[in-house]
Amino acid sequence: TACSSKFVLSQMHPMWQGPLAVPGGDRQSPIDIVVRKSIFDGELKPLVTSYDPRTCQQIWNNGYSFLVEYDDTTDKSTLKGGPLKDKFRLCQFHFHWGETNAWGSEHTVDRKLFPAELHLVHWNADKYSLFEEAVMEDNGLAVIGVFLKVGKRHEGLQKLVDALPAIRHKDSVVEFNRFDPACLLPTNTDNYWTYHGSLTTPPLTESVTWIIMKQHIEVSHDQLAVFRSLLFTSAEEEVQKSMVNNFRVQQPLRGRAVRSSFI
Ligand SMILES: NS(=O)(=O)c1c(F)c(F)c(-n2cc(CC3CCCCC3)nn2)c(F)c1F
Ligand SMILES: [Zn+2]
Repeated sequence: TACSSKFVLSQMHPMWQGPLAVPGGDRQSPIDIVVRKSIFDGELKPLVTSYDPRTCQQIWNNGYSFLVEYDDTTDKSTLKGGPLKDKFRLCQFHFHWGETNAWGSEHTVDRKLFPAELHLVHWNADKYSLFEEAVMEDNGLAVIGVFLKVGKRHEGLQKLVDALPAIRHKDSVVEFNRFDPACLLPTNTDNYWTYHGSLTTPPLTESVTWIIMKQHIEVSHDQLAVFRSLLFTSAEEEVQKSMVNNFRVQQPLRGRAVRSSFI
């Protein structure tokens, strides 16, 4: 056909008002990880994270999720190793969750749904000079995904939970410092799956090396309930909509390989 890149009508979650047709579209996220089809790759190294809590700047409600943003103008908070060849800088982390504990994660493992999923977003500082630039490039981003399960209270998460009432509405921001995102990683970060995909929110660009942790973390029912007290809507809007089910529908694998760092 005349057009140079395939366009595919990706079935969008009603809330993502982003572009319906995504250029290319053969490496979209999220996906279901079929464990028995994942391929062990002995070349995959352990992840090396080095986060400086002092680079934590603010927490804000962007109308899709709440983002904890880090100062990414230096190499103070970085990710390397794993499947990555370059050094990536942490720019933000955020979560996706459901209206009940029965669902909420974006990725699934053999179709198993988790109540929520944490994403730590990093960009390739060896190749690009800004996050906004890296978002558009095929090896621009690396996102660590961690599944959340309901169980015992997560002490490290509580500081974050306590800040949420101050950012109930869309576009609200509060200063937030000295938060170490390493406390949200599972004890074992050597076991993960990795595949090439996309952002799961607009602009949905196919620039992400996904690193999905096999081991989940536990948070309490009450901590997760506070996530659901956030709103999609800004203070001015008449009808307030609670921020729940902020996950994208799963996308076709299109022949991609999912590699595992463990047998
Ligand atoms: N679920 S995900 O795939 O881990 C995920 C991500 F990887 C992201 F990068 C973002 N993201 C979106 C913007 C706006 C930028 C505004 C300027 C242009 C680029 C996007 N900032 N960070 C995001 F919101 C998200 F949910
Ligand atoms: Zn996300």
